[in-house]
Amino acid sequence: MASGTALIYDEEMTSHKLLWNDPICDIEVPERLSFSYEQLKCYHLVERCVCVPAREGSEEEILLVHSSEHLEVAKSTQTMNEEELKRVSGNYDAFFFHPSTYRCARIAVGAGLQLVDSVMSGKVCNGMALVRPPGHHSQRNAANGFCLFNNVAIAAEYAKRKYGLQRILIVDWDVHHGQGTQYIFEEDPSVLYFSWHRYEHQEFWPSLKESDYDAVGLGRGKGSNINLPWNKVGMGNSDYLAAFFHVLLPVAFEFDPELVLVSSGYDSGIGDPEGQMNATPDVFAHLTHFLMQLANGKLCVILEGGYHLKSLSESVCMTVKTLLGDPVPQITGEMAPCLSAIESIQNVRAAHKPYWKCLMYEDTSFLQNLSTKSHLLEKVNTNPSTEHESKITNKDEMVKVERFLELHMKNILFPVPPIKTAATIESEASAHLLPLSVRVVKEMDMNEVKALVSAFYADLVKEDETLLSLGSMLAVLDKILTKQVCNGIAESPTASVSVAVALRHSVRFGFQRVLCIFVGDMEIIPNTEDGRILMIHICEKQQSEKTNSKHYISLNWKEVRFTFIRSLVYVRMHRFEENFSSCYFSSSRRQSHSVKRVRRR
Ligand SMILES: O=C(NO)c1ccc(Cn2ccc3ccc(C(=O)NO)cc32)cc1
Ligand SMILES: [Zn+2]
Repeated sequence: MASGTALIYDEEMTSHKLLWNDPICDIEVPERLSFSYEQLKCYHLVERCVCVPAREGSEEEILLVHSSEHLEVAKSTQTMNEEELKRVSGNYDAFFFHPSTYRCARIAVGAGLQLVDSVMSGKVCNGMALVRPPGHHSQRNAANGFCLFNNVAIAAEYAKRKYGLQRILIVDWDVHHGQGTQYIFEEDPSVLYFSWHRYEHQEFWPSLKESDYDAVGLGRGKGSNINLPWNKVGMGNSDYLAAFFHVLLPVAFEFDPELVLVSSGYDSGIGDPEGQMNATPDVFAHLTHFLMQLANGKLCVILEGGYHLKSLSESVCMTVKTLLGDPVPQITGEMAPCLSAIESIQNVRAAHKPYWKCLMYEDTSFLQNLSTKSHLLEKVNTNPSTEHESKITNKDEMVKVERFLELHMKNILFPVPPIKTAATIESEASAHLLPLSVRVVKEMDMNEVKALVSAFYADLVKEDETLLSLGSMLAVLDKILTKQVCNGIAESPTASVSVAVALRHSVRFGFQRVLCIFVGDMEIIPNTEDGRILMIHICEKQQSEKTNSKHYISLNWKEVRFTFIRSLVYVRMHRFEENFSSCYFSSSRRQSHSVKRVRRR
């Protein structure tokens, strides 16, 4: 299994710049690259990466996607003066040439190909290329939207031919629709293209009908083009995560790509003047982490847009940090997507229902009900951070983004270590192996355990030797129940007994809702009847017949992949509708999971 993360950056790509006054193009500045690279150095991330040199993409490689006419026009600009450059630039929508543009664009292409080679050869597991000019708007025969050559499309075509790949996923999380990439692959079933983008019912640039959710691909490529339009600004972390859970990831796992490429634009992040969205840089750690679960981790991230230098560079760092294998930061703020996001998600799922099994049997009526009932799901700025975020996206508040990011990122990147985790370990000697934020707790003493068991858990604990393992579990659980830590880890040779005791102990202690996820076979299925426990049991064979409790779900391995996380998101979304006593999942042979609503009795 390959390991290591490639980082590809070449200062040469900062020489491309705007020579004249153009309010449309003046945001695409060289500092986008140098500022991001400096931030990576500042967080000591560059030194942890395998630095791979860029190279010029050859003309042949560029011709994999572009016409020779387009290549010739681009080549001819190298010797032009400013007036000629301005004239040629005027032939395109939102593009500018500089005498060094052609060379920079070839290096941007070559950087992407170097990244593909490093990953496909096993030299590294994944990587990121910091490039400009970007690529996802450029088309076979045209430059567009700051893009001259389509770096990601060329990388995909190159990977198909050089490595014989038959399934490549391109995820475009830039806030603009990569229409160039869509046009290039819309008839190609071997390349699955997913893009979300600010759309506002075709009001937002490039204002194309074919950017809407019903552009599903053409001919044999039907189903291989997924557009998720955002019809409102202000989309945040919960909207992006819901889009991954309910659209991209179920389809991506079904597609089972051999390589994943990301058109990684960060203008979908908070503070960006183009995107006007609210998602914080740490969400890109989660998005990256999810994509690392595909294609055996073979993931190539190639920069597209992103114009707020601080937001861009923090998001780049979050991406690289995750590629390196660092744990992802906890997502804070609201967990419910807004109504507009739910409607877009529902629309694109319906549009792709004919092409993907994971959508085919899904009973989405639940979502319809939810969207009619979603006054509860409106973006209610309850907690200050969201309130704060939504306020700072309007233009004259932009200065606050710096302050917000300073605070938000410092806490994320260097968390103040409150004692977050409790663990019981065999010997004090190995205590030093645990990270600082882990508190080692003494096992609960045997007399105390015996008293507890005989009083409340005698029916669960048959043999005396399980008492030992209960001691460590109860010691950790008590630290959590008394809020001294927020999570913990304990080992037990008799997991199902420990779980049964832990569940009853938690409920006895007054918890109203306990979610239990048990992996492996269970001798006894704990009682969940009182409605305060939701048990998700991941095991070899379904055991639903053993208990008809609606709070007990057994999932077998093959089902567990994506349904599982999606179900959890439904649970959390439901949490916001107070008139729920519980929600349960039905899983039948044919159906994947659908969530039904149970009204309070
Ligand atoms: O990032 C991108 N794609 O991924 C991207 C971003 C911007 C543009 C150029 N553009 C196209 C219409 C338009 C209107 C206003 C502005 C403006 O106000 N700029 O300050 C810019 C604009 C092209 C591509
Ligand atoms: Zn963009």
